[in-house]
Amino acid sequence: MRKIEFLDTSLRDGEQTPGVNFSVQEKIDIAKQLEKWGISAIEAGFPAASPDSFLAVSEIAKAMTSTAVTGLCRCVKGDIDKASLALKDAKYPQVHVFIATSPVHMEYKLKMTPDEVIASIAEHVTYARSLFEIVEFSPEDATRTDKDFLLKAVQTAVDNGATYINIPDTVGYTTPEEFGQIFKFLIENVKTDHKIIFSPHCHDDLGMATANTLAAIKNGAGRVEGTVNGIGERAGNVALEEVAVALHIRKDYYQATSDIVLNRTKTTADMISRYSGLSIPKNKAVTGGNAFAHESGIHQDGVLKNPETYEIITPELVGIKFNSLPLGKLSGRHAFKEKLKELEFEFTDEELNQHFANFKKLADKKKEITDEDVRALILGHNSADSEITLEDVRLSYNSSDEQEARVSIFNKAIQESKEIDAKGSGSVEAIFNAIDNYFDQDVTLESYEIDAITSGIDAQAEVQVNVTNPKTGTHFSARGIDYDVLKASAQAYLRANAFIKRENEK
Ligand SMILES: CC(=O)SCCNC(=O)CCNC(=O)[C@H](O)C(C)(C)COP(=O)(O)OP(=O)(O)OC[C@H]1O[C@@H](n2cnc3c(N)ncnc32)[C@H](O)[C@@H]1OP(=O)(O)O
Ligand SMILES: CC(C)C(=O)C(=O)O
Repeated sequence: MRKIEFLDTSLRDGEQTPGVNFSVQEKIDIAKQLEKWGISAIEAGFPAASPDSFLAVSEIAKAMTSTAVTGLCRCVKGDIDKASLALKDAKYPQVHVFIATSPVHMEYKLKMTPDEVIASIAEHVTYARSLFEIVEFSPEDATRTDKDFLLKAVQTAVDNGATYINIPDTVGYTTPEEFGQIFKFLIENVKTDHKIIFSPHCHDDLGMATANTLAAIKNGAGRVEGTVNGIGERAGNVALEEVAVALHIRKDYYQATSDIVLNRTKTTADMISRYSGLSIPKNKAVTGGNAFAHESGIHQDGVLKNPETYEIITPELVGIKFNSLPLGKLSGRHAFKEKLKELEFEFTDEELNQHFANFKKLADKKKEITDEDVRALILGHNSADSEITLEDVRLSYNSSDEQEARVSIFNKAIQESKEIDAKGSGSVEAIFNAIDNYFDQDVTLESYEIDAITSGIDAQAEVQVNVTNPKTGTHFSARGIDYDVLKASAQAYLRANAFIKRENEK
């Protein structure tokens, strides 16, 4: 069996999702979880993109103990210098250099001839290799690149010291058969005197990212690149959890394994969902809420007789446990702590106390606290970036067509609690008006969605808001989770406003 390495780019390509902006602290939390999940290399950002990107890469470089850390660079010496500086404290540093090789990108975007692109690859891979032991090279838009030119570009990178060759399907254009053939062709034809590992980097524009990635593995790729939950530019990147589980379930076919700790998948997916503000679709493969639900009679009958009739993946495989330790309002701190450990959450004593207090409040309202409730409780109340937090929301009904909201907000930096009143034609509008008054900044609300996370009449509510910063045009999504739908709405809108405030202050 071959061992396939996993490179996670949730913090770089994943952050290119419209609306997703991780704070530096959130990125560090995610990187630590990715290390526990078994990721072998983390693309922590694009160090030359901004001071925050640089800071995140350098902090993650310091924090990782067993996982390699890399940063993306154009074929620009300044980008590679920044990466070298940001990664100087990494135990296992790598660098990722890219340039586009397709006719449309070379002519219109780069305004370079094919010969100039080849010269740039030689110059910048050599330069990267003078600063890093391990250099990855990507011919951007490889799948729309002439095959012989692609080979020439890759050969140039290899001749100048690249050890990882990443083949990006930048616009999600390829098909499994075609992509597999590209890997076969390159692996058979690239001449090298050192070991080269090839990897796919797939986007999901035509819904084929997972199939394309697996086709690359079948044809010799030794590493895969992707993101958790498939977040990323446009339709997103390949979802790594789908690749890891497919390799596990179909090892008979792929003859390959990975170091991914599969039963930490759910926790990892939840963390990305929480910090990106993007919920996991119910019908998503591997981690979706319906992934293990059987609705129709014939399926239920089959599963009752033998789960293998309709279940190829068990929930336990990906870390979904069905309440091995039930919690309720009489549960104590020890049981709660044990449950958090079981669900792979780690908190300081102070954070634990806060979550325990929230748990007790929820347990007073809800008969049974399921694992999903605990996850939702943590998702709803824990934000790595909680400088400004919601304390309370109260509503009074002035008349049949006007509501009044009183929202209490706490600012940790200045240790100040403020109450703001506002009116609106509905409860949510009154709450949002109060939050607008607090922040005193322009925000465009693009969408507002409510969902029930847990089941039953006493389910917790999840609210997602998408907003735009009119000053910069940047989109942000944020979520709020609470037993009370109005509090969940207030949390989500407050977090979205806090993002915009942070962006405007930069
Ligand atoms: C497919 C991908 O995911 S690629 C990665 C995408 N990620 C990002 O873009 C990260 C965020 N980007 C940024 O912060 C900025 O674009 C920066 C800091 C990288 C560059 O900013 P600027 O210098 O203002 O340039 P701008 O973004 O306007 O244009 C990009 C320039 O880089 C050039 N370029 C693009 N890719 C490459 C490359 N791989 N190698 C060399 N030059 C490149 C473009 O041709 C353009 O050059 P020009 O200014 O001579 O026309
Ligand atoms: C820079 C490369 C790897 C990329 O992100 C892409 O082409 O999608």
